[in-house]
Amino acid sequence: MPADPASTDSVAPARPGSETPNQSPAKAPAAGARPRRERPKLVRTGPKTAMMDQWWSAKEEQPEALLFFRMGDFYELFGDDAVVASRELGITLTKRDKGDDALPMAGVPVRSVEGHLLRLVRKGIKVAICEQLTDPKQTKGIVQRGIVRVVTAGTITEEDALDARASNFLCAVHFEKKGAGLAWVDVSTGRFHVAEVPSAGVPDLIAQIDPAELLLSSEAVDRAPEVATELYRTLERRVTEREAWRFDPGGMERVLRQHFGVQTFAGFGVEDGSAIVPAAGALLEYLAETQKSSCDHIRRIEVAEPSRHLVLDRATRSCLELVVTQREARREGTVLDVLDSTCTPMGGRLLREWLLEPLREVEPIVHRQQGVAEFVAQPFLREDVRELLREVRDLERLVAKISTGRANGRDLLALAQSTDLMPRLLERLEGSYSGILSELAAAIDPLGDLTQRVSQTLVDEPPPTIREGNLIRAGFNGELDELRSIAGDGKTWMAKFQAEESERAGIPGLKIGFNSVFGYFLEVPRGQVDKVPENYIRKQTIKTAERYITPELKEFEGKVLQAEERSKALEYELFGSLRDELAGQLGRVLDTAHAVAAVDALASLAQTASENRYVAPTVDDSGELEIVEGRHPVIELSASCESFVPNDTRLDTERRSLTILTGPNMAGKSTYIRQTALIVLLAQIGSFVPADSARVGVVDRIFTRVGSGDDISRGESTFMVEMVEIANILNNATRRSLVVLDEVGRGTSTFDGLALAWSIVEHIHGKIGARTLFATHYHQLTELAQRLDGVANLSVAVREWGDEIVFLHKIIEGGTDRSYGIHVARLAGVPPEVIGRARQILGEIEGDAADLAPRIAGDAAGSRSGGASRVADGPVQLDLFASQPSPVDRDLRELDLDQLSPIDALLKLRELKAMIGDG
Ligand SMILES: Nc1ncnc2c1ncn2[C@@H]1O[C@H](COP(=O)(O)OP(=O)(O)OP(=O)(O)O)[C@@H](O)[C@H]1O
Repeated sequence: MPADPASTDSVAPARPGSETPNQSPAKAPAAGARPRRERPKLVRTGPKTAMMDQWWSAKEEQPEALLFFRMGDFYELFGDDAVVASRELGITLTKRDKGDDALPMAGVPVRSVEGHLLRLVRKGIKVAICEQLTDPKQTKGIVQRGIVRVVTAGTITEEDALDARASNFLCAVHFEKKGAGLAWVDVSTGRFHVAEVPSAGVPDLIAQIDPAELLLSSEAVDRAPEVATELYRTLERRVTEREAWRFDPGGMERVLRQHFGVQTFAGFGVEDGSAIVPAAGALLEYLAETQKSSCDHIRRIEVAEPSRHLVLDRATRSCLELVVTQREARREGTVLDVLDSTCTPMGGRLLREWLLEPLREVEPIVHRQQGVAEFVAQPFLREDVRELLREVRDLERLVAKISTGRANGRDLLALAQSTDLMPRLLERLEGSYSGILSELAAAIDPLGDLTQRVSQTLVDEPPPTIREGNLIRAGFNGELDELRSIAGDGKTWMAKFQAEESERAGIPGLKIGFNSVFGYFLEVPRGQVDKVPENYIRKQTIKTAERYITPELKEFEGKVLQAEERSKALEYELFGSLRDELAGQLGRVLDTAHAVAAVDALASLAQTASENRYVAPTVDDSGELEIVEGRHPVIELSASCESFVPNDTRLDTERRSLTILTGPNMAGKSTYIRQTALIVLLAQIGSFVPADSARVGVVDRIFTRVGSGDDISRGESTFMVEMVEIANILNNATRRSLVVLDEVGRGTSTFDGLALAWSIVEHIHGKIGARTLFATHYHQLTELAQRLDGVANLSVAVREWGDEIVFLHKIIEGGTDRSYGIHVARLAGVPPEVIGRARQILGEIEGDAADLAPRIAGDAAGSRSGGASRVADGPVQLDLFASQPSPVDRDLRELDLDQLSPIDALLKLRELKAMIGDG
């Protein structure tokens, strides 16, 4: 580590009794608890030195952040910060100084800081970057330092830390009586969205946005207790709590007006006084506070209309494994993984967005689908377009870099190389017949002026730095050419001077060299120093030679160095004005980038459709869902599936709204119901679907409750989670929804589970009317089909060979009257004696349970005639073994009290007590 001018300082900012600010990322409070984080109190302790004064000042500015304090090639952390960093990053903790002043210290090299930042912010830990603001070489005394940026999960822009194919959203929510305002931005691209929704709709929208960081006012828990608590619970460390005044409507309105330079937000489609305004303002304020640089790339407000999108709650997204797998949280094996063959990062991000926000209205769905259809029908057009797109760089993130002043020559060149492709892309799209492709073509700007401006200005291979020259093309600027020629001529002059001096003095080994201490010098080998002319001034002795300067050499050196310095400065200036000029045109680039992303996403859907034999579904407003030979898009491609068995689905709000699917474990029930949900979802993003044909009457929400989601990590019982999700479905599903339920009630006792499942089916059928697939082990539920109109039974075909069963994965009409759990247990290797005993027990209890369904059904029918559709409160026996009378019961029943003497009665009582193990 290079020595800082003050590196000899010894300091000990130990904070006895003080809080440890950095170890307190937002924690999920217990349900109902009011989350609170105290602002850490700092007490300056330890020796006072200039450098530690700087450290303390920076720390006081950002007490909640880990302070990365720049010292040469390292960021150093001190005190508690060092302890936290060492624990979280696994870096070595050392000590600065000894004895009482010993101070924990840890450091990370500047060149590998990105990975460390990402690891910290993902854990909800903020990092403040404190840079050296003056050049240590040119500074007498201590270098100046200051915080240049605060990095959080939602504001990180380091390229290596971000997934190129996913947006990284920072989100803010503001609750008011009338509803909630949300604003979310991807700082790396500048896309800024807002929405206003009823408070209860916030969790679903947040699940859709999936923010890396959420800003919540400290008052949120008072204003919307349930929703805010739910947000703290689900987002945990991603929540950053902010003081309530930072969401003050008046102040935030001013912030917004100032940023967007408008008097009213009506032009953006946001009403003045809307709950959106405080949320959006708070978001911009947070950016200003953390970024400390221009946020000019945020130029537009995009108003999201959740009501125009199909709602997917957190559980549904997770069950359907849309963008991450449930078990390993990976992208491989997800629907997105199958669907995404986009060529640009922007296209990848947009496709992901489409998948998480399917549409709800027929017209825009069909509009998109027509674009996919055109690319499917025209494979050559598709390939030509995709070939061009493969060369297009991430225009959105380049734009953000340019407008925030972070772009270098390579970035500008990447921009120009991408914009250079636009005329050719336009040419390809020119004759498009679908509405959407024609519109997108119209939105693409050829941007020829920008391409030309950059390529005329910059060299073909600019360096990564912008202050060291070699950026600007020769011939672009007369003054620069002149300065360069002086510097270049200087080199020729020196070569000539070296030859002349060597000859004049008769020293063949004379050479010109350069060092940073005294600049250019003449070096004479030790053996020839006696020939050195009188005008040489000796500067340095080294082992093999002596070094000299001459007035003539120094005079020329001045000119050359000056020209070099001046030319570097001029290049920097010219580069800066190019960057500013481009920054003024970035709106055009962004519009084009959005259109290019959409073309890419449509072509990608077409590519997947062609490769995997998808068809265009008919999408309409009917209440029908008819899929012929549907397939699961992911499982059909998985290596473990030898040949996928396609299956039909038929649901219809009027005549067949609910289907009960029974069948053994492992038969393919979950696969079938998920595939149905996915086909609907794909149809509603405008995609083709994996089936021979499909007709999809649009749905407003898809609800799934599939399998026992593993929420143990969140400290809740699986059954509780299941019931919370069921409650959500029963409270929010409508007649237009699609409900997909698997094994509801599995997490509790058999009869509890069966009773709940039965009652849930009745409720969905009688009160909601949503198209529903209900997969279950409780074959007793098949009874419902006989009793309720519009309920049908399906089962998964199984072939039995003696004791063996073969799964055919074929869904057939009709229910099954038995389950195969014991067979599956045998297949799984459960020991034969356990299997044998289980068979015996099953034989004994099956008889007792046989009349269960008619009993529940009978009772339910009775209660229905009374108006309600529910399971009996009364006589249904809830314990599986209770129907077997106990020996005590039996003895008591057989006792004839008339024949019993008092002494016999006492003896019998003793006997009965002994039977129950008492006395
Ligand atoms: N239609 C199909 N064609 C081919 N293989 C299938 C099909 N459906 C399912 N499978 C295979 O069978 C396996 C089990 O399927 P799935 O998990 O859907 O069964 P399940 O009936 O829901 O079982 P459980 O009740 O135990 O959860 C899957 O992993 C898949 O490999």
